Amino acid sequence: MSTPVNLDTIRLVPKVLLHDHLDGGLRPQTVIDLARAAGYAGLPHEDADELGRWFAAAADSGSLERYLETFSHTVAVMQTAEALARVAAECVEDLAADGVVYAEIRYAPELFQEQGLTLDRIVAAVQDGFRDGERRAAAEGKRIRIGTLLCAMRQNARSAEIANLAVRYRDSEVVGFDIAGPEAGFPPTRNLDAFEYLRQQNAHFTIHAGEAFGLPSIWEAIQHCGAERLGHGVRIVDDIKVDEDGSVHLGRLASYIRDRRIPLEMCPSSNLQTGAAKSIAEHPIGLLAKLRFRVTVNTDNRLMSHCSMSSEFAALHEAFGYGWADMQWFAVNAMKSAFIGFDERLEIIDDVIKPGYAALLE
Ligand SMILES: O=c1[nH]cnc2c1ncn2[C@H]1C[C@H](O)[C@@H](CO)O1
Ligand SMILES: [Zn+2]
Repeated sequence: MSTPVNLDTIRLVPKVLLHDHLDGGLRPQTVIDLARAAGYAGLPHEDADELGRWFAAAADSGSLERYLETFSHTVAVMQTAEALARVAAECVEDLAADGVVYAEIRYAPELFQEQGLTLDRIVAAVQDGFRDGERRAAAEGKRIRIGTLLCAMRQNARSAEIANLAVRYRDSEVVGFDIAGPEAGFPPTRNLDAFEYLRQQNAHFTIHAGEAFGLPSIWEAIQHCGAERLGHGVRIVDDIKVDEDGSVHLGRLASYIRDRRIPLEMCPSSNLQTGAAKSIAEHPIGLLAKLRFRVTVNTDNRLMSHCSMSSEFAALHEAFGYGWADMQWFAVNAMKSAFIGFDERLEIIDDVIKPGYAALLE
């Protein structure tokens, strides 16, 4: 008899996460503890359950700009090395408990300098926290590896500096770079010098594109900036036409992205909140997966979007009927698209992912 697909069983299979923001994944109780320690009086609630609900409701705003406003609270309580290390370690524990075996976690170091931390101190504190979290997970019998992506914020002008930081820490598990923040009005081409530098250094980067803004943003990210992956990329459906008889026509950009196997870091729940999709059932992930784009499933912000990798898959199972074979396909897609070395990716696919699904697929 096949194992039923539900939240509890999904939590047990190996999952791979490429798009998750450190400052979007704090435990509500940790936000409260850190706010007290920092003397931050701006939280809307002092009770963890109420605060968790507040984040999800406030982020459920219909616009990326308003979604991003909720980060002022998490960023405010992450201004010391101790706070950053705690948040990083707990992030790893939470992902491991959810059955994630490999994750790339991203954050913008430039946001954590309000009390004078240097960029190097920030990166060192977060890396210490991640290693600590990996050890704690291992002590619980859970194997998980974390790679870090450093983000520069679109609205600031520090991308060259942050790209340089990412390259300097590439041998300490910083595996890549990203551009985040409000999309409209801040095209990725404002950061061309950073992308050029990264390419010269043989370094990896992804770009948030095609979330709040459409095809021009995706086109710039891929063809001007040279992004290897797309953060979200949902609006690529604007370049796909499905006729009434079901025949499908891809435009040149959509064809290019599918032909080149460019990974799409899709985050369904987050997209509902920012207005990039109306419902999970209508989310472009269904069409894109059917057309065999290199689709991956991600959380974006577990606190604001009130989700986990398992809850995202449970919602997709409900909407599209995805089963274990589909989940393995998503996990392998994500692992193929990770920014660590080919041999390391292959090892996780062969030694962790495939054995994890084998019994379910018999
Ligand atoms: O989905 C997103 N789009 C653009 N920017 C985002 C998204 N989620 C989080 N961010 C921003 C807010 C964080 O402070 C920053 C770095 O993690 O990235
Ligand atoms: Zn994001």
